[in-house]
Amino acid sequence: MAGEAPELSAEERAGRPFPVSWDQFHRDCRALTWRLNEVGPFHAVIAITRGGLVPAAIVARELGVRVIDTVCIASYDHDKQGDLKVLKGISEDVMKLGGGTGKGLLIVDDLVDTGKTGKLVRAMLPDAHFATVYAKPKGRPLVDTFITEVSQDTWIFFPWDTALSYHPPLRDGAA
Ligand SMILES: O=P(O)(O)OC[C@H]1O[C@H](OP(=O)(O)OP(=O)(O)O)[C@H](O)[C@@H]1O
Ligand SMILES: O=c1[nH]c(=O)c2nc[nH]c2[nH]1
Ligand SMILES: [Mg+2]
Repeated sequence: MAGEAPELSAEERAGRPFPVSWDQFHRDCRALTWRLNEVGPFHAVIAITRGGLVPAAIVARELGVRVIDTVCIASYDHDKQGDLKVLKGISEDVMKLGGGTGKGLLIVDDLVDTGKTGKLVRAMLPDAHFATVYAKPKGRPLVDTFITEVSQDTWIFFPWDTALSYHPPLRDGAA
């Protein structure tokens, strides 16, 4: 409509795109596990769903941990963050394994951005170790171990959220 601002693409709204392939993600998860192996052993892995499920599976496999729990939190509608909703908490069994405070437990997520999700889970398990594959500066202080830091204006595109598509040549104006 005349006078209205043009609609922005997801990439324009979210700043610089940082696409991650399955191969790259697997390599980064393995690198994360190398670091975690120095910190453990861990009684259980807790994945922050849904994004934490994929790294948690890889990390748990590499560390030989077979007790895996989830804490289910929703906040983003694509790149817009709303109120955080805890849809499922940590199970009683796993809480007991961590002595009620999370000692010896490993929390895994794909990334920290603003840190709001991580802060909420840390409050549930203050003594747990919190690991993410990627970290943006605002959330970084909350994480104990991560692999790659990206700038705050970067949007990470994960392989489970994306698909291969045609990209126009540079000479036709592609970025
Ligand atoms: O540091 P924050 O600003 O809180 O953002 C980080 C969280 O956002 C994403 O999850 P999302 O809420 O999009 O849900 P999903 O994992 O189900 O995709 C991501 O997987 C982290 O859990
Ligand atoms: O796919 C995603 N990429 C991101 O950079 C991000 N930040 C918060 N939530 C996110 N989800
Ligand atoms: Mg998530």
